[in-house]
Amino acid sequence: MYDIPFLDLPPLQSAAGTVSLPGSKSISNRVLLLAALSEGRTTVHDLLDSDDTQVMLTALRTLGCGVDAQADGTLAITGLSGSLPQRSADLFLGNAGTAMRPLCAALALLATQHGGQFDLRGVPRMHERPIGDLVDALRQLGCPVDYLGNEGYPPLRLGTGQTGTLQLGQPIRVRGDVSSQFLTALLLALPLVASKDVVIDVVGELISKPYIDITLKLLAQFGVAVQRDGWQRFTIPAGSRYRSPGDVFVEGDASSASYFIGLGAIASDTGITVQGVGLASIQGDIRFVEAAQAMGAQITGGPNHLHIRRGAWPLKAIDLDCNHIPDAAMTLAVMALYADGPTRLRNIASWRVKETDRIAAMATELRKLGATVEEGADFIRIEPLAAGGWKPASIHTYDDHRVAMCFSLATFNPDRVPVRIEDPKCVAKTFPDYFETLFEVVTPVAGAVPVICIDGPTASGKGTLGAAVAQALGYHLLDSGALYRLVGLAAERAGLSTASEDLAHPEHGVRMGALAQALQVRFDGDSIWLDGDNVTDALRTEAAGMAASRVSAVPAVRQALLALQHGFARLPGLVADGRDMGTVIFPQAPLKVFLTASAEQRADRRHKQLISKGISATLDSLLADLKARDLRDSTRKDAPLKPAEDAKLLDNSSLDVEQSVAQVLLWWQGTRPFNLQK
Ligand SMILES: Nc1ncnc2c1ncn2[C@@H]1O[C@H](COP(=O)(O)OP(=O)(O)O)[C@@H](O)[C@H]1O
Ligand SMILES: Nc1ccn([C@H]2C[C@H](O)[C@@H](COP(=O)(O)OP(=O)(O)O)O2)c(=O)n1
Repeated sequence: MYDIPFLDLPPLQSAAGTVSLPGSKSISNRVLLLAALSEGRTTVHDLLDSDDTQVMLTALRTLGCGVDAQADGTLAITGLSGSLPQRSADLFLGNAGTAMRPLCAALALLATQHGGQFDLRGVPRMHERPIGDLVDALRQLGCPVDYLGNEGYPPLRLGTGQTGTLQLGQPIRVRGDVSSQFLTALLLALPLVASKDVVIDVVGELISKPYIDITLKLLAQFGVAVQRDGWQRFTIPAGSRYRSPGDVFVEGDASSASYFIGLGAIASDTGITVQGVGLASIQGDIRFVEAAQAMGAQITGGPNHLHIRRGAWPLKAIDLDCNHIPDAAMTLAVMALYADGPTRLRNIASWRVKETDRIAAMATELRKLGATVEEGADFIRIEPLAAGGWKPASIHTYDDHRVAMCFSLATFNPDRVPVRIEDPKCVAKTFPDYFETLFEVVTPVAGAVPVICIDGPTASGKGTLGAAVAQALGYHLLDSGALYRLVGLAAERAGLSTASEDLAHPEHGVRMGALAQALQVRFDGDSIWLDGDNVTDALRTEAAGMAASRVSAVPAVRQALLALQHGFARLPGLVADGRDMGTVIFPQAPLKVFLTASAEQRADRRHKQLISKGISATLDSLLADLKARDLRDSTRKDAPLKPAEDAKLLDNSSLDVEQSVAQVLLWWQGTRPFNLQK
């Protein structure tokens, strides 16, 4: 997951490969609640690990449920079997509608039946998401529910601590035209108290019917067969009881599949395979497949996979009632930019009460890209963007995972402009590794992966600065000096001399080049492995630095390490530190920094650094070594240490690390084309 303020996506050109989807959020949270309410122990396979499932699990633990993570990655839930071991609790449910609504209904009924009191709250946005229709239904049932903030919205207090009588004789009326989650909540909760047949009547046209279908299918799996008359009346039979089915498998998230279906439709001639969800999925959003086909995608699939290829290009514009795929339909709004005419997505009023007002959010952000967009109470109309019309945009994501994910598809624009995704970690709600997964199956436009070069003499702080800048931007890091250090170490191990006079012999240089070419090295986080040995500490000694400086003057060694270094330039970007990053290895880099500090300062820093690691050293010998190294590195014939012509000079003698990092990030922002309007 990218836990950084923004993630810049370079322009992309094509996609191919296979992705595995995380578990469905809707199924995960329903299964967790059903397992918690059941008799017996349920083993849940392929559960989604995300913010929304975490808040549900925390709530269930607080309520006294057994929740045990198993060694095989499954989760064992020991159900409450209709009892209520904890009679009161204050539950924080984040921004998870799939936790707030069903827990509200279940706990209101249990609190009334057993005499309990529960407070439910969430993040500020959760307190703006309506819940009044569900509360009205619960009050009809005789459940005491109080609003602790604004009327009609969480936070809520359920129950009084006293038992009460439930009114189950009359049909319970609930509105179905704002959110289907209210009906789902009642359907999940009422089997707990169905001493007689309990009837639910839906008032208004029920939206998002496929989600009700998921609820009914999962209820059946847990032993409760609800009778359905059309989409207006649902009856929970007297004596219904939740029983664990033992093992439950959570399907991959069909809404998450939409980004990769869109990706295949836009950018894959060979195809994208999506694993974890198939054409017969119980999730309504699987019908996004039909919408994508209508736009021109070629899609085939089996029970547990989909395969998507680009068909029509440009995509075909559509005019679609999206009531059946409210969440996935946001992806269509970005695909519409690549269509052959205006696309209209209708019947999407529910977008306005989701994680954010999604109609307003999509319209605002699509306009930033240059699109002409019309929005209404329950529709959005998007005109395609022609080549020449795309603007580099910084996409605000409104703490809404779907906004962040769907706008990644704007990176295939013909104008080759990058797209900035603000607050990329909001994808943690349903797909924490979304961007990592995307990067595995896309190919950037040639030369588009951004590189920041940091060159300079020893102990100027390149490594420290480079690591901090890479961290801030979510970029990869190349410590090119480590490669030369590795060559020095490998030579020593192979019994090859690294003395300058030996290296000056052409045959010895060739041998050294061959050794560099055959280097068996693995970078694993902060650790570096050579031929299966962890050499991280051995590389950092002064002796290794000196040997590196000597072998680095051999042209065959530099040549051998060229391709290896270029290979580090991977999505989403690279920070490379060394001596010739800006001059030789990445001459096209948009930002090159040449970092210096006085020799005395640098010797002092290195001294402190070594002492802190328990390595003894004297300041005088360090200063002498450092000057010798500076001289050799900057006077050698091949790729000498010197600033690139377009490098920014940064003397950090009187700057601390944070100040240096801030300066480089400021320079970096200056090279980015984003219009930073909100
Ligand atoms: N701007 C700075 N001000 C003070 N100390 C710094 C600064 N940058 C780095 N250092 C310290 O100097 C030492 C050497 O830095 P390092 O990043 O290893 O240098 P290099 O990679 O250029 O050899 C480290 O202990 C680091 O914390
Ligand atoms: N891009 C590079 C990086 C390092 N070298 C050589 C020259 C340096 O003295 C050695 C060791 O580099 P390294 O960056 O690890 O050394 P410091 O951390 O700056 O002390 O390798 C190089 O020639 N080209």
